[in-house]
Amino acid sequence: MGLNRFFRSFVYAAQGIVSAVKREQNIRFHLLAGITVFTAGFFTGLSYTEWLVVIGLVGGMIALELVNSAIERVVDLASPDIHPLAKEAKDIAAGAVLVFAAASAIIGLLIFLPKWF
Ligand SMILES: Nc1ncnc2c1ncn2[C@@H]1O[C@H](COP(=O)(O)OP(=O)(O)OP(=O)(O)O)[C@@H](O)[C@H]1O
Repeated sequence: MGLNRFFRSFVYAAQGIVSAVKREQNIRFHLLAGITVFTAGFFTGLSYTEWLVVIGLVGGMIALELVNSAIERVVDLASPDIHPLAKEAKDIAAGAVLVFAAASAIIGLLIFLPKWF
């Protein structure tokens, strides 16, 4: 892959992120949550390992939301009409986001709560 092509793939990825942030309220929410967690981590004082975990969870959460948005678009394209499989695909993708969000929230509480109380 040439450098030009490599750079272009970055531009396409950035365009994807921008369009998802513009259209998806959930992604904006998770971005705000991520900024809040980073700010809280900065003022609370986290260890190197805790920062690795927090960055991994916030990045993973936003990446998963982006994949979920991509799946929603592909489903809408493939099945503009109501179809049980379209519902299943969207609901499973949303379920994946929920599982990761719940695990992230629990891990976040386990990291932050002992430092606060
Ligand atoms: N083509 C479809 N066929 C059947 N069920 C669908 C279809 N599109 C969405 N649904 C279902 O309708 C419910 C509401 O979905 P949701 O609120 O996410 O709307 P959406 O149209 O999928 O999303 P968005 O508003 O972000 O485009 C979900 O259970 C979803 O799976």
